[in-house]
Amino acid sequence: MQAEIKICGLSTEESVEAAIAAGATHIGLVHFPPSPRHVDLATAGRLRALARGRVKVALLSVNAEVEAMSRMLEAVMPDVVQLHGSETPEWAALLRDKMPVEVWKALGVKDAATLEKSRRYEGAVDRLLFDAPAAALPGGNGEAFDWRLLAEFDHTIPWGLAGGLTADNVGAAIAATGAKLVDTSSGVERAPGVKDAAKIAAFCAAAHSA
Ligand SMILES: O=C(O)c1ccccc1NCC(=O)[C@H](O)[C@H](O)COP(=O)(O)O
Repeated sequence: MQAEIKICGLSTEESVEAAIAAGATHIGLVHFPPSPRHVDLATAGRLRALARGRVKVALLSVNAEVEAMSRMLEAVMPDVVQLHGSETPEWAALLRDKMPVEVWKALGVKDAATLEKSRRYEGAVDRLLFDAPAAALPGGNGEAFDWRLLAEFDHTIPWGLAGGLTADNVGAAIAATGAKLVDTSSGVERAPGVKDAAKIAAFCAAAHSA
């Protein structure tokens, strides 16, 4: 079965259309002002409307408080909220309980202990997204981590793989880890925050043929 594909950090209509045309299953909209991929809520709402019924939309946030989160969800009504900060299992579970969205938690994988600690999110989230550890940004840094850690781990929560994935390495990443969802951002850009339709197409083709 083909892996699901999330193209993250989209900010224009053209890039949304490119991801859909290439066969992505999910797109990600980053609402985090320090990021070069940040979209304001009006733009996120517009892109979400364009994608509705065609591809699932994840809204990314970093340590949003209750009021900010409510505003974001009301404005965008995403399918998924992706928590990309230090959000606790309790906060994730509350969101999942109260809001009509899937809740995903991104975790920066340093070592096997990170994966053991991820079990705290059992029952609290719909999916974990294993990514490289935070660097200049909490995510979207174009760095990979040691995929062997995922292959050796006994997963009990649905999960996806992110971090430094490109058309050139996504096949190997799927083969090494068995990932059922792969996520990329920098790997399909020509400059930070500027997506490249040809790279999106190449990434999706490589993931599909893995
Ligand atoms: O992409 C960002 O700028 C970003 C900012 C703040 C929080 C999360 C962010 N991105 C998260 C993603 O889901 C990325 O797709 C993921 O980290 C992989 O990024 P990359 O290594 O660049 O492919």
